[in-house]
Amino acid sequence: MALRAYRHEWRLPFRLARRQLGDSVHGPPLNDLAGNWRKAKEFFTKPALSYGEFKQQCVSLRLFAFGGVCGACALSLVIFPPKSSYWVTWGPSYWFSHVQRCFGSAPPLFLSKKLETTVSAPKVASAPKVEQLRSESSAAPAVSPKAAAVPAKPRVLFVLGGPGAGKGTQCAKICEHFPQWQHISAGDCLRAERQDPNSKDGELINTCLKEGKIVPVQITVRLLQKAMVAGQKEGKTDFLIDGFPRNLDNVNGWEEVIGDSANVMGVLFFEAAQSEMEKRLLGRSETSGRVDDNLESIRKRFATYEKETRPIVEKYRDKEMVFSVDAMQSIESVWSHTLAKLRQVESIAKFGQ
Ligand SMILES: Nc1ncnc2c1ncn2[C@@H]1O[C@H](COP(=O)(O)OP(=O)(O)OP(=O)(O)O)[C@@H](O)[C@H]1O
Ligand SMILES: Nc1ccn([C@H]2C[C@H](O)[C@@H](COP(=O)(O)O)O2)c(=O)n1
Repeated sequence: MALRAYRHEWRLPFRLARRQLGDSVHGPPLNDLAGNWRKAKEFFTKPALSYGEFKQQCVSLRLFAFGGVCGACALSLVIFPPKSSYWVTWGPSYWFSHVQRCFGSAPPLFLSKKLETTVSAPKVASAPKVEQLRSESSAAPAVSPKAAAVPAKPRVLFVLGGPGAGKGTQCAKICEHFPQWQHISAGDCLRAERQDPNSKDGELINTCLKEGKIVPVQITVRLLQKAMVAGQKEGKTDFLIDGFPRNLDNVNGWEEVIGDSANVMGVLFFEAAQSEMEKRLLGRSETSGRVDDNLESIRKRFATYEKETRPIVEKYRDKEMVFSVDAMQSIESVWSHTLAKLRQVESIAKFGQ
């Protein structure tokens, strides 16, 4: 007896739902879709003769209206996915690759062996601004048929964060693991240029470095352009532009000189507390030989960073282009966060921003 009562317990929700219709209504139960569909159609085709009948038509119609609205919302999320990086990482299209990864059969997100000559010279040359990029180089690389499959535009990820946040350290790890990436540090380019006795900009760069000030973009962007061209000749397709853009002048200079000839995928942003960054830089000063790794210059660099660079990060954040990494942890832990963010960048690039 008790068992029989228990067996019927699952019907309780349906009984409760039906009670709301009032005892006078004897329509199809909620799980009778065909019956409800008939009643829902009657809403449009048959005038109700009683309040009870009208209520039943509404209830049946509501069932399909609810299903339709939910289905349309789900479909629109698939057809027009939100651009948010959270959606890309946690949305249903990513569930499949999560599961695939568990079985080790997912295709690698990044290339795992060294690229051969992969620059598509004809495509690169056809874009006017890339022509500018190429004009910096003397000899064009030989083009193999395979090269035609590679996207013409170099992909760029700006890398920002306070002085000593660990940008260079993590960029080096990315390049170590993924051979299509090249690390180009704006600061390194400027330091190398300063050493060149033939450079007319050496003195100006030197003063800016010591004072923690930002060098005029005309100088910096030319050096970045030159480094990218050299990287392309070696088959690099993806560039980590470290320490750039540092201010509005940098942003505008990039737009003018590089503009559409490169695909900027976002900003990889390393976040750390000033006290930690100061400690790291003072540690680095023992071996780096950098003129700006001393307490006075470090503090000036922090001030410049807060005043000029942070607002730039916020600008990119407003455009949902910032991939933040908590840089306060150990190098290895920061690396695992960096990898996760790179995957997001890659997914967003794949599904189109
Ligand atoms: N997560 C970390 N934990 C502890 N030390 C770190 C970490 N990451 C980097 N470092 C050390 O901190 C110092 C600064 O790192 P790095 O040169 O990568 O910083 P950066 O952001 O590129 O600095 P800058 O902007 O001045 O070029 C280095 O000595 C590096 O070994
Ligand atoms: N876009 C840039 C990048 C760097 N500099 C100058 C000023 C910085 O203090 C210095 C060192 O840079 P880091 O190696 O710490 O990234 O280089 C600049 O003027 N403009």
